[in-house]
Amino acid sequence: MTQQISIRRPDDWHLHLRDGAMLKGVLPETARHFARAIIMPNLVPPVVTGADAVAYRARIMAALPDGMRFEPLMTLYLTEGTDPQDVADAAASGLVKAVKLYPAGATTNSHGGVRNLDRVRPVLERMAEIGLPLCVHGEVTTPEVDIFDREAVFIDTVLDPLRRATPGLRVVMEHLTTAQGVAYARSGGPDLAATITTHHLILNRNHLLVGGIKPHYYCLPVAKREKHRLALRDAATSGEGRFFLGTDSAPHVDALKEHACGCAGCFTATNTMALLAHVFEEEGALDRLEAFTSLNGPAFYRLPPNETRMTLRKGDAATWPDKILTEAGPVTVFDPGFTVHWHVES
Ligand SMILES: NC(=O)N[C@@H](CC(=O)O)C(=O)O
Ligand SMILES: [Zn+2]
Ligand SMILES: [Zn+2]
Repeated sequence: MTQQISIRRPDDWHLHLRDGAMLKGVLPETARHFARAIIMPNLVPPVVTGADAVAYRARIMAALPDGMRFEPLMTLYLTEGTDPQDVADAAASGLVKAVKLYPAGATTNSHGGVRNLDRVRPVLERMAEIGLPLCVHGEVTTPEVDIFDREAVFIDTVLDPLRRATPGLRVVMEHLTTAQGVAYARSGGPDLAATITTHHLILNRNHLLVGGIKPHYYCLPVAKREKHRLALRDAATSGEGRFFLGTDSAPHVDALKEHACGCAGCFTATNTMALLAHVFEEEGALDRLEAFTSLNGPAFYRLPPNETRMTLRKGDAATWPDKILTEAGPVTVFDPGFTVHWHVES
């Protein structure tokens, strides 16, 4: 029996494209399937000002192969020196769609992030006024807090107080990894949403650690217990508008993943849509895939959904390259560890 579904073309609401040779190598992997993506600003140096975002957007468009269409939705990296007026101007021009909060030291290239939230209060208040979303990497960095508890502790000690102190601030909890994150997202009103990655619907911490450490499954926030993976599956396939896809596809060259101190990030741009069709079919929720990948995100970001469509077809075992060979070096494509039968029709 052939099975196929047609959905509006998807968007990726959390994506790392990097810069230079890496950007050139990975951009087609996203642009092949996704119409738009929220582009994370954690470059070295980070994308902090509106002018930085203008220049980065131009580099992305210059790296796009002829004949491919893709719209980068730019973000600014929040620092304790961010100027509220610069943020407001960048949003008013239509260029910038969100500001990203990295607690200092929480993840890749976050050392320039925020240490003291009081220092960014004027920016957050301005964002609440103009309705510009704050995308949050939700982990505390306190050394005493166990890495598997960092998201849950962040919600209680940072995110909830922050939201109470800034009424009207629109927040996206990025890359949820816990049942506590799912519950907190559900407790909010229309100003609270959350992205969920493809890999966190597939991995628990056993996949990362049992039978030998799997560096290509190491990402932040780190994969949690099975019960959390199941809570994420329930949320993603629920159809609830507050949950949408942010792949957090985060390329690092193999030499830095397969390393004594390996970088965090899973590269899923290439096969995300096939993997999601597999996951949603397993959950009996293929009819809700479109909400997760193509409808809920634009609704939260107050953008129209895409008019063009994508067909996914079930057939022979799907294949994809093991690695994307960029001029910066090879990048391993996420291997789910099971056979997938879904294909994106070209
Ligand atoms: N998710 C990751 O493991 N890594 C991301 C950063 C991030 O999204 O936290 C990266 O930029 O490499
Ligand atoms: Zn993050
Ligand atoms: Zn990310």
